[in-house]
Amino acid sequence: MTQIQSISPEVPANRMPRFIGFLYGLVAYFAFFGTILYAIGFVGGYAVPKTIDSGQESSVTEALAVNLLLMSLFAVQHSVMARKQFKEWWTQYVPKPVERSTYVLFASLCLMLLFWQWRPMPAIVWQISEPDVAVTVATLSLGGWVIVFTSTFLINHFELFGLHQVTNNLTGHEMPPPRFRTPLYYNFVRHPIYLGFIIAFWAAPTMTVGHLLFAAVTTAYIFVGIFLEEHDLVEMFGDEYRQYKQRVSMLLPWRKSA
Ligand SMILES: C[S@@+](CC[C@H](N)C(=O)[O-])C[C@H]1O[C@@H](n2cnc3c(N)ncnc32)[C@H](O)[C@@H]1O
Repeated sequence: MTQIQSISPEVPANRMPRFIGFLYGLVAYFAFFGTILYAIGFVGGYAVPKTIDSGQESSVTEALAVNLLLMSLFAVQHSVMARKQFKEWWTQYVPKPVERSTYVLFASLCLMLLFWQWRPMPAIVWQISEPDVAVTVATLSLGGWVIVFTSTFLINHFELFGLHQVTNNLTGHEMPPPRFRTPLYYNFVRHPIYLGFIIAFWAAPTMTVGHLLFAAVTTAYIFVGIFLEEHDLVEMFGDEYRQYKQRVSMLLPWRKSA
């Protein structure tokens, strides 16, 4: 008893908020994991109740307006909340260890809203009638998702989705400084996660107008995201990242871009 009191009077008082932070991080992590799994079915058009080509019918104008709004909401949330200046501002209100989990939770909520409110635009742009080719294209799309998932583990899955931060906080460890990594795919392209998304979204055996809109807007957004992310990466890692940019291409493994 005497021993416990002599360690530090702050420890018991800190334990509960740390544990709550950890639980919050778990909730955010599983919310995101569920959302991204749902996204596979949503985009691919299988296994989930509401896909990119199903749901409430509406006029083309309404569908276009609603869908663009939903994608813009996600884009703004994702870009603004990821910036250093924003993080510095809002960590005055949100505890630092749960900052990433909160970002992840907000991203999931934006995606859930998008899946729920997405208006189908069912006119067909292309349809592959040859069954073998259609299966190959659908498999390619799944391959894109595999690249996305494996890449997150290559650079640090648990840190990207906030679990590392809340676990370290729970156990009283400091977060290590960010490390520049170039494992496996990162030797061929600088942005394998984004490349995986592009493959997953465009490799569609049946491409509807709605799906095409989704693929085109998300691809455009990925380029904006890369621009912002690389600006931060150069700031963080300096010449190491500048040299990496010269050595490794952005998205296409067979063509080196600056
Ligand atoms: C959603 S991930 C996307 C990573 C990468 N753009 C990709 O497509 O694989 C974004 C986070 O990864 C970090 N990041 C990007 N490239 C990295 C690298 N080579 N090493 C370490 N962190 C990296 C960024 O700082 C950012 O926090």
